Order: sequence, then structure tokens, then C-alpha cells
Amino acid sequence: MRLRGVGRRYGVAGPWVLSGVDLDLPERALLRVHGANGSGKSTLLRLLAGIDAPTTGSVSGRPRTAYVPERFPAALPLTALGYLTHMGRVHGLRRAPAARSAREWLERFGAGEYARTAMSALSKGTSQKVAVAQALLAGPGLLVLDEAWTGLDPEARGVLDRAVAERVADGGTVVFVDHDARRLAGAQDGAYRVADGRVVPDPGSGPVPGVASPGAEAGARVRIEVEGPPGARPPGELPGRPVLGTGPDGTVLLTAPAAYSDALLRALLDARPPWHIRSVSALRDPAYGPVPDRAHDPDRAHDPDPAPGPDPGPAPAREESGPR
Ligand SMILES: Nc1ncnc2c1ncn2[C@@H]1O[C@H](COP(=O)(O)OP(=O)(O)OP(=O)(O)O)[C@@H](O)[C@H]1O
Repeated sequence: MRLRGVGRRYGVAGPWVLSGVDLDLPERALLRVHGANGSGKSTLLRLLAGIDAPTTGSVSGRPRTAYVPERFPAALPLTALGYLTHMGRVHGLRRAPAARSAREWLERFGAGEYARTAMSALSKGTSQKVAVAQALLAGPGLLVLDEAWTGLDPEARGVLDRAVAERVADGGTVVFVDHDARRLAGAQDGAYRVADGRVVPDPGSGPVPGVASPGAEAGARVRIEVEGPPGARPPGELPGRPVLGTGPDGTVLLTAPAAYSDALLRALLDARPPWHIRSVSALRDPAYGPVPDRAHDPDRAHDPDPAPGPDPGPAPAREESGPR
């Protein structure tokens, strides 16, 4: 997808919020957008999502796109399931697959019991789960997330992290804004900074080491020990670009952002011939104590928070360390 000479201002004489923006969005990439308050991040995301049009310039080559807005219009005259099924149809699914996908995403976010609840009666957190589910349920080629983690409990934030990793592993592009600089910090492929109406690649982006904290999804990593056919190397282009190492008995160790653990496991199991998974371990700073048992479950590996709560504050830089 390409933006050429894109400018946006609100009103005929309003100041230019964005101007002269040239951008080529790569496929299979997780991209962060950051910048000061009011710099134009949401404006850029709306243009990328196609729900707003540039005042000048052109946008071309947009894949099928889904968008989670900063503010979700929750007071819709539909149940959660009805709304999601409708959105599945908007995204091109037939009725039965749309309803099935809607149910699956509600379950995945732990909101299955609210399927028949009116959207206007949902709590803020559940409403945000629906907002996120509507964007995920049809597997978009471009997923645009504007503060989509805000209002989600830690469990649901982990689900979203993994869903983002799955999208990228499947070849999609995910562009996100989040107030927490640690969000998916170890997993991103690049970043753009919005300032003074311009959008510039941030050379300090890409995987950001040492910025995670306990309880934050960002920066958490997983190590997977695998065994393949004798002498074989794991397939190239694995999700999360794992770092390869040698394990005991000739096994291979893959270390990757924890958000990618599900996608990585799936790719290894789907490989021909498939790889045998020996073990999966969460890696975290020894300063915060041993990895809890449940962190060995790949579904929970990046979510050590026991209960819903606000994002934890900044933590000291950490070094990676494993259980062995
Ligand atoms: N619909 C609109 N009508 C008029 N002005 C708007 C509109 N949307 C955004 N703006 C203005 O455009 C500028 C950029 O807003 P935008 O929301 O894109 O920035 P942002 O970087 O996402 O901000 P924040 O970090 O506070 O969410 C601001 O000055 C804002 O007031």
C-alpha cells in the first residue's frame, strides 16, 4: 500500500495536520506509529484504514482493511453477536462463517457469555473486546489499531498480542498506536514518527530490547526447543524471526517475542516434515523471581499478571535469561 503526497487538514482554512506524506507499507510487518499528543497519529491511522480521505495526495493498493478506532461507538442497537456477525458480513464473510467467527472471537476474548447482550449494555471492557473482535474476525490484510489495548484486561491484551502476531505471520500488515511504549516492543518490525505534519521512519525502531517490565506483554520472550529431521534447519521466514541456537542432544532452540509463540508453534507443526516440539519456556528477568508454572503454557507465556489492572509502570532495563 502506498501513500503519495498525502496531506490532511480539517476545514478549508484549518492548519495542515499532515502534509507531503510518502509511505510504502510493507506486507508481513508489525509497525508502530508514535508521536506527541495531537501530532496527527489518529489522523494518519484513519487515512490508512480508509475511513477518512486525504485532502491532497493519493492512497493506493489498500488490501482488505480492518480498523479499531480510538473511540468505539458502543451504543449500537444490536447484540454483541449480532453486531459481530454483521461486521463479518461487511468484511465479505457469508452469514454462517461470519456468525461462527464472531462466536469464536468472543470466546477467545473471554466474552462468550455476552453474545446475546445488547451492545449498549456492555461494560467498557467488554465493549472494547467487541471493538477488537470486529477487526480480527475476517483476517484482514491490513489491521489498523488505534489504542486498541486500552480498556482491555491483561488476559485480553495477551489475546490481542497473539492475534496481532498471527496476522503478521499470515502475511498481513498491522499498524498500531499505543500510549505504552513497551507494547509489542520486542516484536515490531519498524516504527514511524509523526511530527510537524510529517511521517518519518524511526531509525531507532525495530525490535526494542530492554524496555519490558514484568506483567507487560511487551518484551516478554519465549524459548522453544525443537527437534527436526537429522541435520535439518528450521524453515526460513518463521513468525517472529526467532533467534536460533543449539540445544542439548542436537535440538534447536528458537527464541522469539512471546506474542509470536502460538504462530511460531503452528508454523513448526505445519512444516513438512513437521518439527517436534520438545519444550516451551517463558523467559524473564531473574530479578522478578522464577517463571510461574503457568508461564510454560504457550497460551499464557506472556501474561504473568494474575488479575486485571492498569498497565504496570516503567521498569528497569532487563537482560534476557532462560530457565536453563
Ligand atoms: N475531526 C476533526 N476535526 C477537526 N480537527 C481535528 C479532527 N480530528 C483531529 N483534529 C485535529 O488534528 C490534530 C491531530 O489530531 P489527532 O487526533 O490525529 O492527533 P493524535 O496524535 O492522534 O493525538 P492524541 O495523541 O492526543 O490522540 C489535532 O490538532 C486535532 O485537534
